[in-house]
Formats: sequence, C-alpha cells, structure tokens
Amino acid sequence: MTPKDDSVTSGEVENASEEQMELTLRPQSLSQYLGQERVKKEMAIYIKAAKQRDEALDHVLLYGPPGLGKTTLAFVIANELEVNLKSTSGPAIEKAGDLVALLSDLDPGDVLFIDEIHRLAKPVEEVLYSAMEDYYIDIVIGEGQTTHAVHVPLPPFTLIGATTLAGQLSAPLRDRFGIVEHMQYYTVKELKEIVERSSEVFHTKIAPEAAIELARRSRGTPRVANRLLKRVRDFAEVKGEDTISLATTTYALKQLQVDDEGLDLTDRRILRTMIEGYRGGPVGIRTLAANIGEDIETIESLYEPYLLQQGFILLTPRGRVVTEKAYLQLGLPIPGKK
Ligand SMILES: Nc1ncnc2c1ncn2[C@@H]1O[C@H](COP(=O)(O)OP(=O)(O)OP(=O)(O)O)[C@@H](O)[C@H]1O
Ligand SMILES: [Mg+2]
Repeated sequence: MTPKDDSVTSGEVENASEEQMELTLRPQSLSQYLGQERVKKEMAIYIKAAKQRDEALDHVLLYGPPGLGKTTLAFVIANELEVNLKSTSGPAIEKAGDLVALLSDLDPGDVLFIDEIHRLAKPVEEVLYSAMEDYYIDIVIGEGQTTHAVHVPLPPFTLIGATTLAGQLSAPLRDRFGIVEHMQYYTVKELKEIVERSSEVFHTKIAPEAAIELARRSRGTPRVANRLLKRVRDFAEVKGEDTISLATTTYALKQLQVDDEGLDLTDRRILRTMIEGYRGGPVGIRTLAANIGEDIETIESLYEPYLLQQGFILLTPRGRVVTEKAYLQLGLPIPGKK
C-alpha cells in the first residue's frame, strides 16, 4: 500500500469534491464557528475595536496543524469586519510584482489572505515588510541606465497569514503580525457539535453516541471529522439506516483502519518504525520520513503534533522517542517490562 492510500484521516484536502464539501460546510460568522474559544474571544475584541476606530485590523497570523479551521477563520474575520477578502498562497506569489498587483487592488480595510505563508519567496517576503508596516512599497522599474525606484502608497489593509509551520517563518515577518493566534486541537465536545452541524447540512441524522464516537476519532480536527462523517454516512445508507448508528460508525471506522484513538495507518507506521527499526528512538525527522515514505513537512505539520499532543511520542534534544502508550496502542511488549 502506498502512503497516499491512507489519507482518510490526513488533514489535507484530498480533491475537488472535498473542497466543494468544505465550502458548503464552512461557517460564515464567529457565532457559527465552533470551538477555539480563546481565539474567538480575542478576535471578537480586536474586530470590534478596529471597526469602532474605523481602521484596518492589525495583521493576523494563524498557525496550527492542517484542517483546524485557519482558512475558515480568515473568511469569518473578513465577514465580521464587513470587508472584502482576497485569497492567495505563498507559493502562488512568484514575483514581487504579483504581490504589488494584489495589494494595490485592495480597498481600504480589506483583507489579503496568504495561505502557506511560510512558503513565500524571499524577495516577495521583503516587499511585504514595508507594506505591512507602513502601507507602501518601493519597486524598481526598468533595466540598466533607465532603472528608477517608484514609491507606491497602499490602502490600509489587513494581512491574514496562515501556516502549519510557524517555526519556518522568518523573525522579521513574524514580528510584523500584531495578532498571533495558535489554533488548538478541538475537544471531543466541540467536534461532536461540528459533526452534528455538518450532518444537518448533509440532511442526515446521526445518533448522539455515534457523533461522539466520530468526534473521539477525528484527531481533534474538523476536516477529519467531516470526512469521516461523509464516509460513515455511505455505510449507513447502504445498510438502509435512516439515522447513523453507533454500530455502523464503529464498523465503518474499522474498515477505514482508524483505530480507537483516531490513529490512522501512517500514524501507526510512524510508531511501528520507531519501535521496530530504532528501539523506540531517538529518531531524526529525516530518517523517519525516508523510512515511511512521507515528506518531512507532512510529518512535522500533520502527524507529529497529534502524536505529541496525545502522548504517543516525546521530543528530546536528540530526536523523537516513543512512550509506553505507543507500545500499548500497537499491542507490542514494552522493553524491560514483563
Ligand atoms: N470552527 C469550526 N467550526 C465548524 N467547522 C469547522 C471549523 N473549523 C473548520 N471547520 C471545517 O473544517 C474544514 C477545514 O477547515 P479549514 O480549511 O479552514 O482548515 P485549515 O486550518 O485552513 O487547513 P489547512 O492548513 O489544510 O489549510 C472547513 O471546511 C470546515 O468545514
Ligand atoms: Mg487552509
């Protein structure tokens, strides 16, 4: 089996139909946006203050693992500010000129959303510094003898940057965000509400205990919860159930190879490789990535944070090590214990 086959709980968007699903399910306002209570409370205050002063909201950096709702929140913020949002991503802005075009097209107070902001090209990032700090850009036009600098003033705007790897952001860029919000994994209770809201949107019914089970096994991630819900709904439909039951949910999750802690094949492969190949670690990220055939960024942004948060692995100065909980989860004997 290739690593891509087990993407059922990966946080990344799989295809166009999933993107469509996300659009339909996306909350529009802060009140519809479930969970992330601390982030919401802070943002509500900053948004209100900016509106009262009739100023652009300070620049916002949203960071956290994939599928936790960073893009969704950026759109919600723009809605709440009652401004337009232009959306792009780090790798999509190839030249400084592309950024200038985007920025000069904004109306005062508008939001520019840059996803994967840690992947901006350096020259583009440098242009962003003065744009963020003082709302202007200096660009050089022409070649050789005819070059001259042009000073382009910009409308006051809000940059919302999203990243799964805040550690890869340069200090000067990071420092220019007045508001930095760390997105947390959702609680089971919050995910249950998300599952219930999504099933309403899908016009399906789900038993409360089935919703809890899905929530428990969704790696704290709304995108995963929605995706599992969709698959479980298929199983229920084929069985002719009109309300998704707990039994069908458990059965479907088993077929999808999602275990009782919400770990998928890749999670388990990571733990197994560390245990069987490296006596539980420490293992460096490169070694691990090469062994399981995933790229480093995916392991660092997607798999590792959840395994850490759930206490299956620990980070030590010499690399990651597995904990006893990992042995127990895989049903393997703990070394040195009878
Ligand atoms: N707070 C929430 N309440 C309800 N649904 C949510 C919430 N956050 C996210 N979702 C759902 O999860 C989906 C994924 O969220 P989103 O695309 O915003 O994640 P992301 O953090 O931007 O992920 P990535 O890092 O991969 O870009 C959304 O389409 C939405 O349906
Ligand atoms: Mg996103």
